[in-house]
Parts: sequence; C-alpha cells; structure tokens
Amino acid sequence: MHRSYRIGKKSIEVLHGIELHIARGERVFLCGPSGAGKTTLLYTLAGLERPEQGSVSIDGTDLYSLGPKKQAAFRNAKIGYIFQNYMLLPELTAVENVLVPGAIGGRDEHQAAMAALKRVGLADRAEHLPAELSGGEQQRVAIARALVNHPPVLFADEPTGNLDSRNSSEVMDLLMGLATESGTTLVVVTHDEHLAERGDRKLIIQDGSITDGSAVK
Ligand SMILES: Nc1ncnc2c1ncn2[C@@H]1O[C@H](COP(=O)(O)OP(=O)(O)OP(=O)(O)O)[C@@H](O)[C@H]1O
Repeated sequence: MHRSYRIGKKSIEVLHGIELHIARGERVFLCGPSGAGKTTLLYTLAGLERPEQGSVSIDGTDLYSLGPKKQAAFRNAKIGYIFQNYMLLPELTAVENVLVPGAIGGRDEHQAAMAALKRVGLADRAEHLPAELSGGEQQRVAIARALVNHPPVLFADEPTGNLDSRNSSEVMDLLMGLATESGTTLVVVTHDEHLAERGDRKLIIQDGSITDGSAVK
C-alpha cells in the first residue's frame, strides 16, 4: 500500500509499497525511528487513513470498499484501538469512557464496562475523571475501552510511550495477557525494541518501508 500527505503543493510519500499479512491471533510489533511512518501504517490498517493505492482486508472484508456507515460499524465490532495519548474524553468518568464504543454501537453495556475496568484493575476508580488518574491508570482505562467489545483485532500505538519503566512493563503484561487469553490479533507500535521481543514477530519500519521482518519465536 502507499500513503502520502500533501503539505501545500508538496506531496510526501510516507508509506511506500508496504505489503503485510498478519495471521489471526498473531502478536506483531512495529518498531522504527520517529517519523518512519508507524502511526500512519497503524491508522491505515485500522481504517482511519485511506491509502491512495492498495487495500486493507480484515477477516475477509476489504475495509476501504465499505461506505462510511458500514465501515464505522465494522470498526466498532471488529477493531479496538489504543491511541498514543490515551484519547480519553476528559469530561467523562472512567466507566463512561469505557461505555463509549458500546454507545456508538447503540448498546448500553454498563456491566460489560465495569467488567472491563475490573480486568485492568481499576474497578474502584470507575467514577473518577481522567484528570484524577495517573498516566498508567488512564492507559488502563484506554485498554478497557479498546477491549470492552471483545474485538478480534487490537491496534495499540505506543501504549507504554508515556509511562515509566515499571508501569510500561505492567501495562504491556496486561495487554499481552488479555490479548492472548482471548486470541486477539495484536498489532503494537513501539520504539522500545526490548518490549517488541515479546511478540510473535517484530517488524522494523524505516522511511515508510518494512526493512526487516523477523519471527521472534
Ligand atoms: N496529517 C499529516 N500531515 C502531513 N504530514 C504528516 C501527517 N501525519 C504524519 N505526517 C508525516 O508523516 C511521516 C510519518 O509520520 P508517523 O506519525 O506515521 O511516524 P511515526 O513513525 O509514527 O513517528 P513517531 O514515532 O514519532 O510517532 C512524518 O514525516 C510526519 O511528519
């Protein structure tokens, strides 16, 4: 696939002919230097950035051939996304944030949201606003929100990027544990090559291309 950005009259190609197959239940880590195109690739894979050339197929569905409503419903049902900066809604409590994907899908799943918060160890902080939570706790809420629908595919962009090493390790343990437990396909962007060794496969993205794809185990 190819993806470029237009800045004024200039077009900068960010992804150059990337071809990637990820098996069901596989845990893939994307590493590479800042500006290499990791976030752009993750956005494109998750249906958030249409590639100019190429396609993304998840579970046999060509994501970008769907109309906007169908694509949104597909993403809501099949894809969890953990953003680099948590992206919690600041005026909503932890549990209300976790309820958002269900609400978008037309469901009110308070029990499921509470269960998801419990799984990430935050049942007692359900009524707290994001500003009242630490960075690690906010990231756990974001994980609960991404997993509340039990999506078969989970994308995570630098899920430990803003955390200290202890919290990083705990959050990554949690993410890997939850994904493995439910057979979720996991695609994680990280600049931390050490953390990336924990996946099934580590891919190095450099200048918008995959320069190395090695099986870790
Ligand atoms: N919306 C945009 N408009 C213009 N250029 C963009 C846009 N988003 C990203 N870029 C450019 O595309 C390139 C790749 O960005 P991307 O965020 O995908 O890299 P990254 O590998 O995730 O970087 P980092 O590790 O710093 O988050 C960069 O040069 C960036 O400046």
